[in-house]
Amino acid sequence: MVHSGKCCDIKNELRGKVVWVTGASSGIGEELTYQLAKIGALLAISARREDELERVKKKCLEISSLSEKDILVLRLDLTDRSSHEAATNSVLKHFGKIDVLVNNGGRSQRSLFVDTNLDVYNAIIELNYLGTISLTKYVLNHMIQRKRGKIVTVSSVMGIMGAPLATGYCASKHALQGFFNSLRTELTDYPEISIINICPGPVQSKIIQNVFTENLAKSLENSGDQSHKMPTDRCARLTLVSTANDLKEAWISDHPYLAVCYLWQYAPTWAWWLMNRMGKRRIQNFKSGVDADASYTRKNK
Ligand SMILES: NC(=O)c1ccc[n+]([C@@H]2O[C@H](COP(=O)([O-])OP(=O)(O)OC[C@H]3O[C@@H](n4cnc5c(N)ncnc54)[C@H](O)[C@@H]3O)[C@@H](O)[C@H]2O)c1
Repeated sequence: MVHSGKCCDIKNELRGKVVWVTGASSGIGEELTYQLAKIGALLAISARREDELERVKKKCLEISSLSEKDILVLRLDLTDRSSHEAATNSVLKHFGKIDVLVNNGGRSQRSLFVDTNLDVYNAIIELNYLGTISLTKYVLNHMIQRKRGKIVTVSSVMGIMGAPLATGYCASKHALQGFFNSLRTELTDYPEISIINICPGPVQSKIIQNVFTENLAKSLENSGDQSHKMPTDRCARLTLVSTANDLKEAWISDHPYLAVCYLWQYAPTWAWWLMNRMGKRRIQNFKSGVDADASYTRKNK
């Protein structure tokens, strides 16, 4: 984590703030929404399925002291870029401001490049990269007018390292890293606007059920057991700590992925050597029907 200065309490920092979370209907975004509700943030929650968002809202109202008007359900398709300005205006009309945008919605990939149709690469970039920066553009205009705000983007350790079965996903997350690290340098006149990149390793969520495969029409037959991954609530909690403290980049991961991140950053030759071994295993795991990251040591049954 890159940080200087004193540590802020997430409740003090985020209570009463207007936070817009994309991809709030499942996984990390859903859990972030619950934790934000509990600390008293005002919420705009977005994804494509309104009924799922209503379910999330209902639970927020049960577990927090927020009231009906404190949570705005806003259907949003990140790939429908022509709708992003109106969506931003809807949040502003409801709450009058946006303090924090959490760019969380996205999809991963499980397929080898040699097998994968180029349409899949187009779709991944449209969603994870262009959809994210499109929404950011409208929200940032508002933050620049106010001279304050936080843009939190859920990137990935795959935005730092490379891995087999995820060439398009890694490319989209590297694109986000490059984009937001550059955007930050364009905002030096706005010291109260923070650009925060969150890089989780494997986390329990619906990401594997929802992955892109080698063609757009095909979904993954068997997502495998996900219990070895970081619990969703831990990832969400550390994301909020990073947000409250304006960390420029946070790696939120268990080993061995965290160790690989460090190697990739500081000793890439070793990282490439290690990834050649882990990567082979990743492909074997995937082909044998267990989660690609199920284990890099044990033999598959
Ligand atoms: N779970 C992991 O292991 C992991 C690791 C690193 C990064 N991430 C990132 O975390 C973020 C959240 O993923 P998750 O793990 O919670 O997966 P998930 O599949 O459980 O949730 C993804 C969310 O994105 C939404 N979404 C998908 N396509 C959308 C679209 N076109 N428009 C609007 N919303 C859309 C889904 O509806 C859902 O709410 C993603 O950006 C993902 O890349 C996840």
